[in-house]
Amino acid sequence: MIRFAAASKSYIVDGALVPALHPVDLDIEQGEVFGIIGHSGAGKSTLLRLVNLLERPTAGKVFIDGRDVTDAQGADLRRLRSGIGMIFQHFNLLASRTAADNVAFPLRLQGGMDESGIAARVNELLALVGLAQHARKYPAQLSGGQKQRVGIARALASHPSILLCDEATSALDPQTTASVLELLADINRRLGLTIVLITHEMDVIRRVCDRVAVLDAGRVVELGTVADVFLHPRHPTTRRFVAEADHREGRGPEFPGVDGTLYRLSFRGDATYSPLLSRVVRDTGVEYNLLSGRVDRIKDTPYGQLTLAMRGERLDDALAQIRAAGVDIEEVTR
Ligand SMILES: Nc1ncnc2c1ncn2[C@@H]1O[C@H](COP(=O)(O)OP(=O)(O)OP(=O)(O)O)[C@@H](O)[C@H]1O
Repeated sequence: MIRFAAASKSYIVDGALVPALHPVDLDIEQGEVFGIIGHSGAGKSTLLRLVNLLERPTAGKVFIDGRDVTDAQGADLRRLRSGIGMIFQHFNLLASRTAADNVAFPLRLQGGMDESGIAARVNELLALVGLAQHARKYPAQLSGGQKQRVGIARALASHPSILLCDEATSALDPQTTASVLELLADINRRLGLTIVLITHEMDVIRRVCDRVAVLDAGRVVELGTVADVFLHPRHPTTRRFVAEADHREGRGPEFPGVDGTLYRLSFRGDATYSPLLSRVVRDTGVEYNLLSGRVDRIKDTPYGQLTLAMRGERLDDALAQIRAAGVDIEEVTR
């Protein structure tokens, strides 16, 4: 487990201390995929870099598996970092080395393995990320997605228990992003390692994360399971991220001329595909107008969100029946 205990960070700019991260208390559980989302300058990289001590907290502490690592130095620091892999937005590969040599690099650096052991481990890693056929290519001969796969293989070389992802898909097109996120989810399932990723895209969080923290101006302003945060965003910053992911405007919907009260219904899991609405309409005689809708997945769980205008004498009864089926209902103000 990774624990931030009132960990804060200020940088010295023009002789003055400028806070980048206000004290953060946060636990990231072993084996989860944890997302940190925020706008540029929110403090995401700073928080991520506190985990492997690329940045040291100005105050507070960082614990890994119960051990206070805040002041780790020398051999302790090297041991800590060899248990934490990291991948980057621009891959950070060595241009003059093949894919295989890039993956071998940390193993050679760390020492203790002979060349045949290194070659076997490199082959295993390249196969894991789907690049067995590309071992002898140089970075310039690889696509962005392939380069990031090399980055992932290199990050996993020393059997880390934590993988840090610094905007790992921001330089990739949507289809390549999807395949790299699928690979990260697969690695998390197969190897059970903890993944912490930072991003400014809610869609990345929705596809791969279990929990998410929303950072705004150096503070965690919202924290929870992705389903809760995505379906019921509370903080204005979170609402804007979710609205962007839904391809809708950040403001409330305006439906002039539509009669009735507006409700947003959020279905999760099996409820997403049940014919609930038609049954409730038949039973209660309420009428509804479907104004917008979306059915998608949050990681492996299907969800649906519908915005409806509803009216009828037995509206309260209809809403109670919908709630009883496990569907969340929020009234939407116009
Ligand atoms: N080395 C540094 N020296 C001074 N200020 C810094 C340094 N690194 C970061 N900052 C400042 O700290 C704040 C948080 O930066 P950080 O890079 O953590 O944000 P971020 O959310 O990762 O942003 P981005 O998405 O643009 O990378 C910003 O105001 C930034 O200018």
